[in-house]
Amino acid sequence: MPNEQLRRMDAFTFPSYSIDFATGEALFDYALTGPHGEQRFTEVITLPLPAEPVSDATAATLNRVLELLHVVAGVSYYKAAAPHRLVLPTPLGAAAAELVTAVYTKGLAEYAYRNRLPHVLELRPEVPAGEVGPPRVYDDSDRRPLSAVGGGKDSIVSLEALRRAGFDPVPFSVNPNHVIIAVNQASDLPPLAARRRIDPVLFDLNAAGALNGHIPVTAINSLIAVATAVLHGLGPVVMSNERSASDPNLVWNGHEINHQWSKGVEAEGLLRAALAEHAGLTEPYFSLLRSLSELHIARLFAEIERYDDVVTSCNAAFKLRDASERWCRNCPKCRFVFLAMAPFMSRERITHIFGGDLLADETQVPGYRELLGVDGHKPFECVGEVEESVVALSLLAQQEQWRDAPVVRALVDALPDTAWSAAATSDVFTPGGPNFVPAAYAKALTALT
Ligand SMILES: CC(=O)N[C@H]1[C@@H](OP(=O)(O)OP(=O)(O)OC[C@H]2O[C@@H](n3ccc(=O)[nH]c3=O)[C@H](O)[C@@H]2O)O[C@H](CO)[C@@H](O)[C@@H]1O[C@H](C)C(=O)N[C@@H](C)C(=O)N[C@@H](CCC(=O)O)C(=O)O
Ligand SMILES: Nc1ncnc2c1ncn2[C@@H]1O[C@H](COP(=O)(O)OP(=O)(O)OP(=O)(O)O)[C@@H](O)[C@H]1O
Repeated sequence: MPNEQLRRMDAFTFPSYSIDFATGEALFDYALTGPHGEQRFTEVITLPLPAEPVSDATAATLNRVLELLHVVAGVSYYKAAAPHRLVLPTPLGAAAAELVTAVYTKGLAEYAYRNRLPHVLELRPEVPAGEVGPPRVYDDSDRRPLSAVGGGKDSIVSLEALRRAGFDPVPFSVNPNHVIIAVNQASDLPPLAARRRIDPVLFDLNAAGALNGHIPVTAINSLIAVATAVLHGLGPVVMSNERSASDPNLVWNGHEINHQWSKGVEAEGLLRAALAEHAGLTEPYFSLLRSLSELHIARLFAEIERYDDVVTSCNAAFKLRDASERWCRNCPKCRFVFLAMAPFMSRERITHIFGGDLLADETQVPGYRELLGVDGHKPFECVGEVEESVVALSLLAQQEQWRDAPVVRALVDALPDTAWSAAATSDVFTPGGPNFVPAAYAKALTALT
């Protein structure tokens, strides 16, 4: 479909979805429609099937979760044209409608900002009139948790915390690549996996110049995880989203632009409320690491050595095409995670984990200056706050093994005195901020320390 036609699309709709309980395959249909025709898409999500046949009650709860997933996963296709109308397929309650609105506005905020599409930030879905029948109540709170594994340090910390506190977690991933498979193997815990296939038509449209950009992928992965937990009679989905994920990168046209919006605490609360209202789940989903800074999580990670050969936080390793093998060692996330881990482990160990020493490489200095707030704004990546980077640097500057590393020296010289005094009074190692961790799980993190 030519690009001009795509740009004249005026509505995004959700024609149908279905699930085949013999295969676990769910089909989600979408359409961009306009005066000159429509562009259809189908996303395929294959859930792992349990050994036992699926009961009617489970199927009913699962269908409610899939109704939410159908609408949320539409963001990937909506963004090819950004029409002004978002026409939902079925009536929704207030909490579910609020989640959908936020996913398409706040979740697409970086995309709207980069493409200069302010109307996306004001989008309001058209919700068909009608009552939503009450869901069956599914009390999952005391069942085994499903622990989402993304291959990086954060989900490893959660998995180990849950295991050591006796919660018997089930590792779960969407489209596990070789990194995630290796992390699961290192854990020695039998994992579950779901498959997600984005309609290849989207990639053709992208290649032809369709609108494109970042999407709130964690909201999609989270709902796939919840669907899997329901199907397998498991308990809450445990995420590893940290405190700083809630902080925006910048403000544009009066709206906060946050690359990590769907990892933030607002998204967590909206998802929990929508799942309770629409699917009757009493304890569907929470982030165990919510009250911790990235630096604090890095310190906890340093206590765990069994994943050193496999842990990979670099996003380049998770691209759908042309992925890097492990750490690319030249992106904001690699730089930040190296800086955050370095104070808590030997130089030899961290060099082994990353396959190189970033603080010995002076070409990294400009990137580190951004992380430290000396130049530009917080990069559009999953990196911690400027304050966390400054605290990490101040810890390195006090250590013999690091203080003469070329990058450490250059950065120490670049920082103003005020930054050091802020670092000295920082609360980055004090858990804080709102969280949804259930009381029974609150002790899990202490199992690591
Ligand atoms: C791996 C990665 O960082 N990808 C981002 C990158 O996309 P790229 O084209 O370089 O590679 P692919 O990920 O293979 O994507 C190919 C195209 O497919 C589109 N797409 C992908 C997944 C999806 O669910 N829907 C899609 O439409 C994508 O837009 C590409 O056109 O740049 C993109 C544009 O900025 C990003 O959107 C890609 O991000 C992925 C969706 C992704 O999985 N990223 C996570 C590693 C990530 O950024 N996580 C955030 C949390 C964000 C959140 O709110 O959930 C984080 O960790 O901070
Ligand atoms: N493929 C995936 N399947 C399931 N959950 C995922 C997947 N990728 C990421 N997640 C989850 O999404 C959340 C955010 O991912 P993120 O990449 O920030 O975390 P991570 O991989 O655990 O750690 P790091 O921040 O070090 O990369 C985490 O809870 C993570 O477990």
